[in-house]
Amino acid sequence: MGSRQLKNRQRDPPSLDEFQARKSNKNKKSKRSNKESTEESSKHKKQKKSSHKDKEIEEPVEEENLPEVDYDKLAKESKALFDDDIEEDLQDEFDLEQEYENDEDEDNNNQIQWSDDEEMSDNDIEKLNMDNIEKLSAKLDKQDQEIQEEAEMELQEQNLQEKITDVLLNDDELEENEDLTTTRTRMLEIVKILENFSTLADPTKSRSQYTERLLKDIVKYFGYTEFLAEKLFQLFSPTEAIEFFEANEVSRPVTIRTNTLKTKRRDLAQSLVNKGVNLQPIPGNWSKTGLQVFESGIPIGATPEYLSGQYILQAASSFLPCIALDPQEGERILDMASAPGGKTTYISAMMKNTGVVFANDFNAKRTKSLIANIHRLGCTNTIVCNYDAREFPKVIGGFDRILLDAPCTGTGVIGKDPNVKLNRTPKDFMDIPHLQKQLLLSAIDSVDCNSKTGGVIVYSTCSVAVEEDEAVIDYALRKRPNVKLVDTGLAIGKEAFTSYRGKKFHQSVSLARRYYPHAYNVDGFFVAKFVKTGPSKFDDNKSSAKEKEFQAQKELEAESIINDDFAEFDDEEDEHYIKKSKKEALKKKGINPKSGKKKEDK
Ligand SMILES: C[S@@+](CC[C@H](N)C(=O)[O-])C[C@H]1O[C@@H](n2cnc3c(N)ncnc32)[C@H](O)[C@@H]1O
Repeated sequence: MGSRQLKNRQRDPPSLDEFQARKSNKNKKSKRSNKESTEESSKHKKQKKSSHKDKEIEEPVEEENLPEVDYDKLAKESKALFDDDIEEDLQDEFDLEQEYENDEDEDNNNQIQWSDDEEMSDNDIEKLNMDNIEKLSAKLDKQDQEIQEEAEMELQEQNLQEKITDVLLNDDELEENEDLTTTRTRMLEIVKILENFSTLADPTKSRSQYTERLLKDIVKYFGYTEFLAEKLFQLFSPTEAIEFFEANEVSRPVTIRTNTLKTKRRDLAQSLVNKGVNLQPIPGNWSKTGLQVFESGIPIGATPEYLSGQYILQAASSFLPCIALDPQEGERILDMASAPGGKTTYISAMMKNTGVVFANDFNAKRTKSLIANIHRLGCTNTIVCNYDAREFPKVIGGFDRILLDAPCTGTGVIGKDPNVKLNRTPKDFMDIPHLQKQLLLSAIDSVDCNSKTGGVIVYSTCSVAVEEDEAVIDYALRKRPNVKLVDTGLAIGKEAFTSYRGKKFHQSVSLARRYYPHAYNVDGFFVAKFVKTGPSKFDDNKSSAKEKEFQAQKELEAESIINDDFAEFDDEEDEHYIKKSKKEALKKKGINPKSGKKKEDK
């Protein structure tokens, strides 16, 4: 209860009584009965005035020596003391006094309502003087505020509870054409709940119910297929997943790589700055050649420096596999899937145009831009070839180092190519890893394990899907025990997964590195580095790409897609599936799983 109510309760302050008593005496003394009505009117007005106004009139008057009073004049003067507003205020106050008179009993009964900790009788109230009114008023205001705050908190809790149940609306319960802000608010609300499930979740709802609603909202808000939204969501905590999806809505910064075959980074930066380009070294100090461009008044792909090959437009993430490959001068290197040549030209520059780089790509059209870049950047140690890379090592083997920057689904570069959100199908995530595995085995088989300087294979993708990353390198470790994973030597990056959704990978898979747009402001990327420790019978593999594909299909049938494609299953439940799929594979081949013999043998 506020001070306004308290003032209303304060009836007949002593000063007013006194004033009225004096005024009444004066009336008798004045014998001016014809002025009675004016007197009454004046009295009425004075009564309406608040106590401090009463005092104003009253103070100079000494009862003993009261002068004759002209009540008409007094009435006029006292009226003049109050402007219209004050009159109105007084009227309000008067009305409230009336209200108070009427409510007196009720209010007395309800006293406890406005003073919880301290009951106050009417007498107590009467004793209140002008000084303690303020104090009490402040105290009551404070209580009032506390009550309001409490009520507000209750309301908030209630709202939160409502929100918590609200967030689990079914599609048909959602408002038609719900705006994206509402969807986003709900997404963030669910993320909060999922991150703090035991305290925030509706106890009658399961985690999967919340996740299901969140995924539907992600699909709607960010525009992914349900399939891809779920696949990407599973990689992260709910909070990080939203950060990842958000980061994919934004382009990565424009970056260029200095071609050290032609210039130095500092010189290039100076000449571009002179042309009005705003730039700085790529943040993080992990690249000695990269520059990040903030703004440019000129087209950055058409400057004299660009045309003369002093730099190439290249995503920062694309530097990483070359740094991990660490090519040495004089080596023989294969870039298995190289078009349009961003990495080939970097490798060439790192080798200072010595040795030889075989720049291969299966797509003949793409080799045109590869050749153009090689020419523009002045790479003279490069040979372009156009094979299905699975043809290696039949075509040529014994390389010191091989880079396999594999064809992939592109889930790391959605910021650049939003089509990925809708175009990628579950089949892509089976077919592409299948190709990646074969390419990686070919790369391993084409490296010279006795290379004095190398014996290195770097595998990279611009995808964050585990099927294309950890599952592929784990497969290679199982198929080629003559390689091992080593540290990439990269200053940034997150450890790759050693287990994922119940599947276990080799412990050394953790040496590979993952990159995310939300974590490093670079494209989503994956880099793994192998060293070949010994020869294998496959090094002399003279099989063509087709023969290898045929062989791979046969192996898939025999081992079953599940077991072979996605790491090893290692618990009892999985064992059951392994046995079952092996039996099916044997049956397909006409072998009785129980006898281990072919049917026609019987
Ligand atoms: C990720 S891109 C390579 C980008 C390149 N490394 C660069 O930095 O500019 C993958 C390349 O693999 C090529 N490719 C796809 N299948 C291939 C195969 N079987 N053998 C060789 N190259 C293949 C594609 O044509 C594509 O140019």
